[in-house]
Amino acid sequence: MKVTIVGPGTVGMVLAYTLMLRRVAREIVLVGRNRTKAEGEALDLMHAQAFLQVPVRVRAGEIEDAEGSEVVVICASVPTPEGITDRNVLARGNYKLMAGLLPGIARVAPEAKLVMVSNPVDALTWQALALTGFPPERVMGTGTLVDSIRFRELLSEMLSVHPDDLRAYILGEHGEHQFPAMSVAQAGGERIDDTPERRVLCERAKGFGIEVFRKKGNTCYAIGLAAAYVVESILMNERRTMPLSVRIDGYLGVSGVCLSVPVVVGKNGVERCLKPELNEEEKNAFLAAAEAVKKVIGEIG
Ligand SMILES: NC(=O)c1ccc[n+]([C@@H]2O[C@H](COP(=O)([O-])OP(=O)(O)OC[C@H]3O[C@@H](n4cnc5c(N)ncnc54)[C@H](O)[C@@H]3O)[C@@H](O)[C@H]2O)c1
Repeated sequence: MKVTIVGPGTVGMVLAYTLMLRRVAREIVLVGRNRTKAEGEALDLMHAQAFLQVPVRVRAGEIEDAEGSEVVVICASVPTPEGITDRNVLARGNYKLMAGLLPGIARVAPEAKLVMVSNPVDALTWQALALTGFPPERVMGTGTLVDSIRFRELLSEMLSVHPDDLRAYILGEHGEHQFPAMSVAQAGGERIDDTPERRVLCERAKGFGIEVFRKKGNTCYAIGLAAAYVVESILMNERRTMPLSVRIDGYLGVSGVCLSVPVVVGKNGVERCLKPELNEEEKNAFLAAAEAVKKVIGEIG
């Protein structure tokens, strides 16, 4: 099972390390802009092999070395400006980057599942569909998975229930236009009511990405594990349900954009898009997210 990580920066390397420790991939290729640094990262991980029960081959490579990958994860990015408050400032630079990378990946790994992490992830996932020509089930962005995990972590403390047992999704845009689908949130079959206190948690969860970035200069652990969770569900055909950014084809009347909805992830990529019955307020929030992401797509495309 081969995975290529394009952009072995902070997020890409947490992902590589996680895949290695979780014995998910047998081969990991790191494709970076700086070949020497990618070689250093690969060597460092190879030196840890004696501690693993199942060795993993890690090496640096070029786009051509993505050949035969079951999954390609895109973490490459232009540098994030200090004091960033809006991920969309990366849109133009990262679109240019993707236009240089993705057609080559599609050529050498035409059967791969593509997982987009780079921001703004919804607009770039949409562009990735066009740049690769891959079918929509093989192109997905991590979207609001990380926001949902952050929300569940806060909710878990409030409800004293393990976060993995909370069926609570943040949907829409990975950014300002995300919203909690509280009308369908539940734990153990019991509804999690929408209360002002829980709304405060949603707002905190929404701001966490920027807050962590402001405090330490990057975010890497939660998103690295989130990306590994997606890759693992594909490689192991786990068919886990998670909110990911995918092409929306008519859900709530929306098309022509990628946004996060709950999807089932397995060996073919997105096996199924689920269609939760949202209330009016949530529907409107989804429509607003669609408009916001379409605007970004229009500006860069
Ligand atoms: N979707 C999410 O939830 C989420 C969360 C955190 C970060 N991100 C995004 O992930 C991206 C990476 O974040 P990071 O903190 O790892 O940044 P980083 O700057 O540490 O890493 C980016 C890497 O991309 C590499 N790169 C640049 N051009 C390249 C090219 N042409 N080919 C190959 N590699 C290239 C850089 O050399 C660098 O190693 C950013 O866009 C960030 O905003 C997304």
